[in-house]
Amino acid sequence: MGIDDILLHDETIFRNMQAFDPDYIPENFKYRDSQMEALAVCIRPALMNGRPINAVVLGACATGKTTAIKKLFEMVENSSEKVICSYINCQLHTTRFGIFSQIYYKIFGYYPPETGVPFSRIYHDIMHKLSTEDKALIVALDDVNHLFHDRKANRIFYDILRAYEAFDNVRTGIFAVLSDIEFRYALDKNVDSVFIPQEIIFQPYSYEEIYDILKDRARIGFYDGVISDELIDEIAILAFETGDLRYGINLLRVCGNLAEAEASPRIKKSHLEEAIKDTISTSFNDTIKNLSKNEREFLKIIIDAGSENLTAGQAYKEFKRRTGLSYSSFNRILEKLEFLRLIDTPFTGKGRRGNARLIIPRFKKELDK
Ligand SMILES: Nc1ncnc2c1ncn2[C@@H]1O[C@H](COP(=O)(O)OP(=O)(O)OP(=O)(O)O)[C@@H](O)[C@H]1O
Repeated sequence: MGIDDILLHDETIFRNMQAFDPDYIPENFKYRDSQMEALAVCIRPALMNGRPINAVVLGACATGKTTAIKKLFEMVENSSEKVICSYINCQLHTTRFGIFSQIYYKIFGYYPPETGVPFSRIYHDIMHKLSTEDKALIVALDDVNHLFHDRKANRIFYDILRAYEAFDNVRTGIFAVLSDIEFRYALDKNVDSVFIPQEIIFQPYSYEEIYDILKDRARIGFYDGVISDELIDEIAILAFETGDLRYGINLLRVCGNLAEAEASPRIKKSHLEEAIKDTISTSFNDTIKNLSKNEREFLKIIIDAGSENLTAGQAYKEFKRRTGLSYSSFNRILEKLEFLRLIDTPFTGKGRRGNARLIIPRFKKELDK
């Protein structure tokens, strides 16, 4: 089959390609009723002229936290004008200005100018509007751990939650979303008593739940008969073993693309085998290939540590010995590798000021030997 055929072949096995997109919101959202109810309980007072209840939303990656919040926010906004719900991804918006710009956009429908207007003006406009129109504000800060550097989180939490001191009747709340239990302790250290939250836990899905969710997604995304239950079962096992439902959804999409590129009306076992190779290794290898010499040296230090997990302090000592570089270079690399999801750096709660961090690889150490 030539390239023309691949590009122009107009038969498709996808009923709805978007069903596999990362931001797709499934209509059928099962197994999260109790968490949705707990979130609704937190929002309820705001609908009745009270203050919303603050919450920490805690659960591993791909356990449905973002989806639950987005669905609930949509329901609230469809049923009441009294509450403004602002969802913010703190991996993308990491500054005080960036976060309040998002809130501003939600309230006014356009962004504040990026220069020439002081932060206090933007803040005032937001709170003044809420106060005069008697609307409550709930801000969901997803992946809030990205605000933990320089005590930024405390400042932002304070700005949002203490607004009522300067503006009459302003009623505000925060849903802080975290995907790692380690960050739960870090949150307390980073945000003082201004934030006393309810905890809402999203437990990992069982194998059966993952299978059911993937089967449902395949039904929406593919035409009938394109993928067999046996293949969905294999994908569900892989997703369950890695603890990552998102990996399972990705595999469905990649398998579909491979089958389609071959003009095969069905997904075969060979497509899944190829998809598994592609989905893990190409992304990993590409990332590694693009790292600088010093960034690779950093990863080698982690690999050389064998089964022991390093603290950031130990890693820095070794990094300095090998490269002669400063702590700030070390720290920049650490942040970059974390951003690329090659490492996790949970706080241990130990060390001076309780902010010692561990460096935990997210890749298998043998992989790179
Ligand atoms: N109960 C469910 N039913 C259907 N799809 C689900 C369910 N839970 C999660 N998903 C799907 O899994 C993917 C990840 O979900 P989501 O982004 O809500 O998880 P998360 O907990 O916010 O993850 P992260 O912490 O990595 O941001 C999405 O594609 C979502 O549609």
